[in-house]
Amino acid sequence: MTAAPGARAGGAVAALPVGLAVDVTVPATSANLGPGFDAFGLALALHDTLRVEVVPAGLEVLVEGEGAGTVPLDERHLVARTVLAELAAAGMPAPGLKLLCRNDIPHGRGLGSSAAAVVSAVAAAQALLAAAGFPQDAGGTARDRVLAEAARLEGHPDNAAPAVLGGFTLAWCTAGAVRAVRLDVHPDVRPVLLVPQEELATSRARALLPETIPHTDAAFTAGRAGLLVHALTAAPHLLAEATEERLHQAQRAPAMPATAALMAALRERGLPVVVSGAGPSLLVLARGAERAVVAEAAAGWRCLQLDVDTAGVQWG
Ligand SMILES: Nc1ncnc2c1ncn2[C@@H]1O[C@H](COP(=O)(O)OP(=O)(O)OP(=O)(O)O)[C@@H](O)[C@H]1O
Ligand SMILES: N[C@@H](CCO)C(=O)O
Repeated sequence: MTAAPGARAGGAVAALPVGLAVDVTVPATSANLGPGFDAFGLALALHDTLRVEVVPAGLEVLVEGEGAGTVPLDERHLVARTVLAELAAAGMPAPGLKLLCRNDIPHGRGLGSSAAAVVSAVAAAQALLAAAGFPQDAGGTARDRVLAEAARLEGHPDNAAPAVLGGFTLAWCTAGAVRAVRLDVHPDVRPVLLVPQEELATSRARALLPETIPHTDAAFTAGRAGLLVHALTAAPHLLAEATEERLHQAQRAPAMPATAALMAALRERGLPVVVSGAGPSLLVLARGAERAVVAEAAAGWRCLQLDVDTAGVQWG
C-alpha cells in the first residue's frame, strides 16, 4: 500500500488523496466440489492481481491476460464498478481512479473469476478507505468484512469464501449473515484443472437446475458432503466416492457435453473428478501419480496442475 502525502493515519480526510494506491492478489476458486453445492469451495494457486491508484480525475482501466479485449474498460468493468460502488457507499468517492488488472483466471469457465474480481475490488476499496483514515465497522476483521460484502454482491458465498480465506471452505448464511470455516486440505491431494476453450455463463448453468429434487437424491448428496469433508482433510483414498452427488452435474450436462463425456471417462478410471463451479471446467482431486493419468486421459484439454492456495486474498 502506498500512502500519499496528506493521508493521516487514524484521522478521516475529506476525499481519497491523489497518489494513494493498493495492490491486491486473489486466487481462483472451484465451488461445489461435487456434493457441496453452493457451500463448499477450494482456493487454487492461480491468481489475478489488481493495482488501484487514486488519480486527479477520470477512470482508466488496463487489462492484461484473461479478459483483455473482451471485458469493457469503463464503469461497466466488474472490478471498476465494484470499487466505485464501495467508495460511493462509504461517502468517499475518489477524484479519479486508475486500475491495472493482470488476470490469470480464465473467465466463464467455473473458476470463480467473477468472485475473484468482486473480492479484489472490495478488498481494494476497503484498504483505500482504511489508509485514508475512514472509520471501519466495529466487529470482525478486515477479512470478515471483505467476505461479508463480496458474498452479498455475488449472491452466494461458495466462491467468495475460499477467495477470501484460502484453503477448503464451508460457507453458509444464517440470519442474513455469511459465515465460513476454513479447513486444511490433506497434503496428498494434488488438484488438476481441465479447462476447455468454450465458456458457459453461470446464469445459464443455474437455469438448468430443477426446482425440486427427490428426497432420496438429497439424502444421498448430504451423506457424500459429510464424507467429503473427511476425505479432503484426512482420508484422500475416499475422494472418488465422496465426490459423488445427485443435485446438479447430471442436470447441467446438456449444456457441456464434452465436459460430461470426459468426466465419465475419468470416473471410469476411478478418479475423483467434479465439475468446477458451474462448469465447464473439471477439477480432479488427484493424488500423486494420478496427475499423470489425468493428463494422458484428457489429451487436448488445457491441463493445469495447481497447488491449493492457502492464503486467500492479499492486499497491501
Ligand atoms: N477479472 C474480471 N474483470 C472483469 N470482468 C470479469 C472478471 N472476471 C469475470 N468477469 C465478468 O464475469 C463473467 C464471468 O462470470 P461467471 O460467473 O459467468 O463465470 P465465472 O465466475 O468464471 O465462473 P463460476 O462462478 O462458475 O466459478 C465474465 O464474462 C466477465 O463479464
Ligand atoms: N455454486 C454455484 C457456483 C458458481 O458460481 C453454481 O454451481 O451455480
